[in-house]
Amino acid sequence: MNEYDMVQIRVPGSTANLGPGFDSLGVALNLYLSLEVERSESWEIIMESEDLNIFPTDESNYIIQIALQTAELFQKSLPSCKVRMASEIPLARGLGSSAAAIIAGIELANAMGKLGLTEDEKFRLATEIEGHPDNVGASLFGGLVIGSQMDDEVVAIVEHAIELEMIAVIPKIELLTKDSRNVLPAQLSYSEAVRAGAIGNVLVAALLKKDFALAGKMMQRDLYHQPYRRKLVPHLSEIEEIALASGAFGVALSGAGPTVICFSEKGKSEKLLDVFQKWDSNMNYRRLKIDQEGSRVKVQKCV
Ligand SMILES: Nc1ncnc2c1ncn2[C@@H]1O[C@H](COP(=O)(O)OP(=O)(O)OP(=O)(O)O)[C@@H](O)[C@H]1O
Ligand SMILES: N[C@@H](CCO)C(=O)O
Repeated sequence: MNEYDMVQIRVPGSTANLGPGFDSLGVALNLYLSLEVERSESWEIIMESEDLNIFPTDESNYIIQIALQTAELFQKSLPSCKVRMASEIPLARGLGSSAAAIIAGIELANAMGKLGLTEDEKFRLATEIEGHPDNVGASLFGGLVIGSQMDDEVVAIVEHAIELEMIAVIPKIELLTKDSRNVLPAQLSYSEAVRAGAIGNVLVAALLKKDFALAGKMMQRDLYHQPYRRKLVPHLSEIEEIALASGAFGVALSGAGPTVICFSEKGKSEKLLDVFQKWDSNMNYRRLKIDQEGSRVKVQKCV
């Protein structure tokens, strides 16, 4: 009987920015993009989640394109594969679906093309493709990621010792990152940049020291992106008010929006979810935890 390898790839979604950590902070979430990959005569993608049915089922699929480009970059060729794909990450809602897709493509190339990439190589490549390290860092490493990209140097600190709960308030409409980035100013004044940086510094320090009340206060003071994006997400102010009055310590636009993410300490999110469910039945709600594992690849021998 012939034995063959089945590669299972699981990549978490993420929330980026946490307010003032624009393009730098990411937190991995327990919402997953999953792939099962095996060699086949031609590329064939089988979608196992309804949301994914809008995407191509051949090698023009974004994830396969990322995989083929990755293999080419390292002068390797990829065998064609059959890929079963499922996702719990809502698309274009600010929960890192594109970053998870990029990491999945890189992991697919690494496993099927035997590239032997280091975590740093995967991170640098994913950051180059996505344009910023926040979501891809969280999807790759799990936990809280504090990253920076300058020219071709990408660095990150990863913290796995923070446990938080979150309620994601997810509108039914999509907001593409490129549209949400179009409303941002081309420049900030020197004094505003200094203030914005200081607020971000205090946010990171407060999170690492587990001073969550201070972290939440800093989330409200973001000067980088939320003031400009508020007009695209009119629900943000009301959600902030409700969440802060009902036990959340902080509220932020998740990535580029439109999802709003409400942070609470461990064991305190159930009440928050109750309050929201009574508030607006037109939103979707997810009670989430931090994924501490990041992207995971398993090879299974099949007969
Ligand atoms: N599983 C997937 N397969 C193919 N393409 C995908 C997949 N997941 C995401 N994408 C692509 O990424 C796009 C969404 O990316 P976008 O950056 O706008 O939002 P997001 O990543 O969900 O949110 P954010 O970047 O704010 O966290 C989709 O419209 C699609 O083009
Ligand atoms: N930092 C990015 C995350 C979404 O890709 C943004 O806010 O535009």
